[in-house]
Amino acid sequence: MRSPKDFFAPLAIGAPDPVRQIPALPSRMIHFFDPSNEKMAAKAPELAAKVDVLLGNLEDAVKADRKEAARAGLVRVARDNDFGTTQLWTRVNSLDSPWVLDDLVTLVTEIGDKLDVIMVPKVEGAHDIHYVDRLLAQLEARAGLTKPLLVHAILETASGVANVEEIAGASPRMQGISLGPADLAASRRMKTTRVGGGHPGYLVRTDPIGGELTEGRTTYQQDLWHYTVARMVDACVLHGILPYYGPFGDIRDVVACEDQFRNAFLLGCVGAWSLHPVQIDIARKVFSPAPGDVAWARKVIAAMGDGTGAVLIDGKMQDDASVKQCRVVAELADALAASDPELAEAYDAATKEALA
Ligand SMILES: CC(=O)SCCNC(=O)CCNC(=O)[C@H](O)C(C)(C)COP(=O)(O)OP(=O)(O)OC[C@H]1O[C@@H](n2cnc3c(N)ncnc32)[C@H](O)[C@@H]1OP(=O)(O)O
Ligand SMILES: CC(=O)C(=O)O
Ligand SMILES: [Mg+2]
Repeated sequence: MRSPKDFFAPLAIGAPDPVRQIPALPSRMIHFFDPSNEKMAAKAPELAAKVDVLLGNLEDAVKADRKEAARAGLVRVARDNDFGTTQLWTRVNSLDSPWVLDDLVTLVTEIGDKLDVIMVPKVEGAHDIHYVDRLLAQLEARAGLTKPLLVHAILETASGVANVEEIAGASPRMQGISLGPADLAASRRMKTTRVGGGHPGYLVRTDPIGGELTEGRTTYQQDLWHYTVARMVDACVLHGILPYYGPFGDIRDVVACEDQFRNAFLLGCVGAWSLHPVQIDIARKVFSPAPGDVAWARKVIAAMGDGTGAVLIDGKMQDDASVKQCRVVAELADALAASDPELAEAYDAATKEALA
């Protein structure tokens, strides 16, 4: 383990100083596109105007014989465009693959000044982050970069989940963690065949009444991902980084996608992945607090003054702990509204009504 005194020292001579705080920039949707697909890559500027994060994916979902084309496509997209406040991320190939070394060397050298975050798949423990951390520092120094690249880990192995706290705290570069339900299911030998979402067989059933075993017993489907998301959120908060739900593979089922995203939002996640344009607005809606909730939060904050003591508002007791929750919602709303005039207007209109 590195000494806390050395934690914020660059890992290579000439590399930029590590960041001391992870910027809480809007990242409600991390939109995946395949840079080897010329049609998709051509849409990058149009997509960038609609999303918080645009991510050029080089790993799974890119065919093995298109890996070089995807890497070169991402370099082209980054060089040919200025995406303004939209962040540009990439997901590189896994650390045991034949492509990852060239991914990192090429991307940092060619477009290191354009990239914000590098997503690393199948992270098993802190040792994987340490490897990437040092290599990035060497490449940044050689490329003369002045801003350090941040690292995002995908939680998609049983070992990664067991080590999630050490992964979250492995480097000052750690920006966040996403749940990777598809690979995680395979790694855990779960008997599912889906990319995220629930399963009708994972349920609880009400007790039998009067000895009747088969009739009148309601079942409730349970969330397969509750434990992992909750654990990931705690690990991220512990280390001051950001948690995300990952992909929802049933593109057609926009209703269940919204539910899965909302579960993650309510548990503390700041965003999710969008795999298809239809999921962009779902993520925007879910990961922006609802105007009614923002209005309520602002009303409680206004009524609570210095935030101590107890008051009754609309029949509900408020004290220090509830005002803290309200501040989380109100601060997120303010941060998102700062770059979204439509959202700002909706929040202000709902607040005016609530305070009238
Ligand atoms: C488990 C994991 O690792 S998840 C992460 C890895 N997976 C991915 O990144 C997948 C990303 N998404 C995709 O590749 C695609 O959405 C697919 C293959 C799932 C479906 O693509 P299609 O069969 O083309 O879907 P569909 O016909 O509905 O597409 C409609 C339009 O949206 C476009 N489109 C689809 N997905 C995307 C995307 N992610 N970004 C930009 N445009 C897209 C299509 O090119 C098509 O454009 P067109 O109307 O100009 O022809
Ligand atoms: C997100 C991802 O890579 C997975 O679910 O496997
Ligand atoms: Mg995966």
